[in-house]
Amino acid sequence: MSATTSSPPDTAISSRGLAKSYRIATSGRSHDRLSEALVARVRRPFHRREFETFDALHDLSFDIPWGEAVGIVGRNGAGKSTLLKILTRITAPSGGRVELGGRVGSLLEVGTGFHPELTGRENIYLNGSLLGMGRSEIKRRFDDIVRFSGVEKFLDTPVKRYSSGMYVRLAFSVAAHLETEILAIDEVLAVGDAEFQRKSLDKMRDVAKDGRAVLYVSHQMQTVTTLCTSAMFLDRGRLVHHGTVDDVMAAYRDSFTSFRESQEDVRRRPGSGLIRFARVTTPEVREPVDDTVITFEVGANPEIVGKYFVTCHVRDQRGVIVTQCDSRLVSQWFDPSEPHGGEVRIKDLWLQPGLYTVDMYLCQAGVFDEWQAAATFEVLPHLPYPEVVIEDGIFGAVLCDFDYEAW
Ligand SMILES: Nc1ncnc2c1ncn2[C@@H]1O[C@H](COP(=O)(O)OP(=O)(O)OP(=O)(O)O)[C@@H](O)[C@H]1O
Repeated sequence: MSATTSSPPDTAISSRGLAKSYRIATSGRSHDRLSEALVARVRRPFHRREFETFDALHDLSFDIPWGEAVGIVGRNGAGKSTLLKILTRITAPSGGRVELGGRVGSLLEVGTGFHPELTGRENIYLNGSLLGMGRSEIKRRFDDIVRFSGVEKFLDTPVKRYSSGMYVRLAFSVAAHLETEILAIDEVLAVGDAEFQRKSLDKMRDVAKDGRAVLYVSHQMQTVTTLCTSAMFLDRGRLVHHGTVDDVMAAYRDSFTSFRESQEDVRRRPGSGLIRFARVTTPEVREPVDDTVITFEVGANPEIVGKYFVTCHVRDQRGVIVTQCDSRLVSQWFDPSEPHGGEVRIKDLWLQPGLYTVDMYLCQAGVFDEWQAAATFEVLPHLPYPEVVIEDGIFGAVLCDFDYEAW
């Protein structure tokens, strides 16, 4: 049950049966009646809290050779960050064993790795010494770190005053230039600007070419495809696929498709079902600056009294809602006695490259139909970004047009 450093000749990381469980406090068994709660209290007077175990990683076994840049993909909560935290010894595994063929430099979530009260300069030295480097060794790399990060002017400012972009630039630069044998990067890079992202991907590629090993967690399939030489797909804590980038990406895409297909069956969808969506579509592939256009068709039910409204959530791969629209905001209510076809058009919503899902809801006082992942689309990288025009200080206003036509 450990993460140890040894030096297997041709393996950077070797994992066998790796597992991680978290103990989560629950409020205890719930009681429907006050009398039940009182009886339980009398029977177990000193009982305070109950815990349950949650398995974030199950039985992960894999080998990563030197010179590989491995992309780690998976849905929200799949266990990607937990795996990186074990490899960087931020957290200990609860079972199994990992052998590391060298030191691990890392960039995990913003907020880990740097001491907020210390300046940029002090944090560079602190990180180096935590990796067992002497002062002169760190000094030799200092100028490269600072030049790459572009935060020269703020070197003597405590990092707690840095913007998230500055923080990530310096943290990445430290991790990449301290020349550890293994580099573990969580997708915080998405915080940086496009130019810095490109520079960082080039740097990671150089690290792998140099014969070291890179682990890169990302939701952006395109960057994994560009950077990585192999990939792993985690699904609910299990390693379901480890192989070529193309194979893993195909499996990852299929997982979205199978969830989407399961929701096409109306019996699996929440909601009263008094009225349901018949169809929801959106263009499958698009560029960051394109309008988001979702078309839908709704069936009819003359027995419903009163009108209904439509809402729509667009989620990124982490499950975070990046935008939502509600027909009530534009005073649109619909008559259920006849079928409807409509369109939701979201303008000026610039999206990061990646996969997105669209959830659609038909509601009145309650929900008639809740169709999760009713449609999915992929935003392709579009570099260089077009010039941004700022008019009267207003930038990127999100406009939402509900534009309905009867069938
Ligand atoms: N300290 C913790 N205590 C309890 N549960 C935790 C803890 N850290 C993570 N988890 C749970 O473990 C699971 C895996 O989390 P993890 O952050 O590794 O997933 P992830 O694949 O990195 O997700 P995301 O893409 O959202 O970053 C999640 O269900 C999460 O809620």
